[in-house]
Amino acid sequence: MKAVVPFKVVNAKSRLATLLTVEERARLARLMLDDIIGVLRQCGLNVVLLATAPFTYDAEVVVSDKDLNSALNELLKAEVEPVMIVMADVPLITPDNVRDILKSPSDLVIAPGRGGGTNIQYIKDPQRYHVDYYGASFLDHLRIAEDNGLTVEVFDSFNASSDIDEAQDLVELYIHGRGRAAEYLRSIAALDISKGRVRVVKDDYKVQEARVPWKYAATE
Ligand SMILES: Nc1nc2c(ncn2[C@@H]2O[C@H](COP(=O)(O)OP(=O)(O)OP(=O)(O)O)[C@@H](O)[C@H]2O)c(=O)[nH]1
Ligand SMILES: C[C@H](OP(=O)(O)O)C(=O)O
Repeated sequence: MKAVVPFKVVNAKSRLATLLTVEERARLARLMLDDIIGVLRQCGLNVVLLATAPFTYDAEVVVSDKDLNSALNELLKAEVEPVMIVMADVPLITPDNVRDILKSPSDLVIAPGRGGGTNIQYIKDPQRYHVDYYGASFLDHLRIAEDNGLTVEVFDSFNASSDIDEAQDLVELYIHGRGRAAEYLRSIAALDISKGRVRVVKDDYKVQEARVPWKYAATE
């Protein structure tokens, strides 16, 4: 079965520019992609990378300069088998999460992202569905499923809901990440617990630092 992973090749994760340089963002985006693809492959899925520009990667790469929704819907139109769409910024997902999603009897499984977004969709019949990302896409996807008479399971998971859009989201990756993206983040940034909400900061800050116990952070 196919797992489609959309990936913005140039200027990925631009909202992280409040904390990370363009090189750091590119590296983090690439490592999150690697971690996610590794998980999908462990579950036996055939990964298709839907890239915005030519990109060399050890997977099937489809390049489309169309916007995210048009590119994905064009791809879905050509599919008759079930498809999973996984965003490239959900680095905490585990093989167990993916296997649980695959077990669902529903026509559509949606893993919401925080703030109204959609992180993962498992679409049993792509001919009866289309995607509409951006804005409160979770609600839009529920509506599209309802309009098409599809049964829906909302996948309730901390890992699957933790997408990395803004600097504050990096806290989850820093604390809970087990893959290479988390390892990289912990090598370039620190966890500041000095006041209020825990934050990920770069080392030029004066911080009261918290460390992740090595056993919890161990990469798989
Ligand atoms: N194929 C394709 N993928 C996209 C496009 N825009 C974003 N993506 C990917 O879709 C997923 C969700 O997008 P965002 O969370 O907005 O990620 P982003 O565009 O890298 O982040 P920002 O620049 O901060 O908006 C990520 O996996 C992106 O790499 C697009 O126009 N085409
Ligand atoms: C693509 C978009 O991602 P976000 O920027 O909300 O994580 C969405 O989930 O609709």
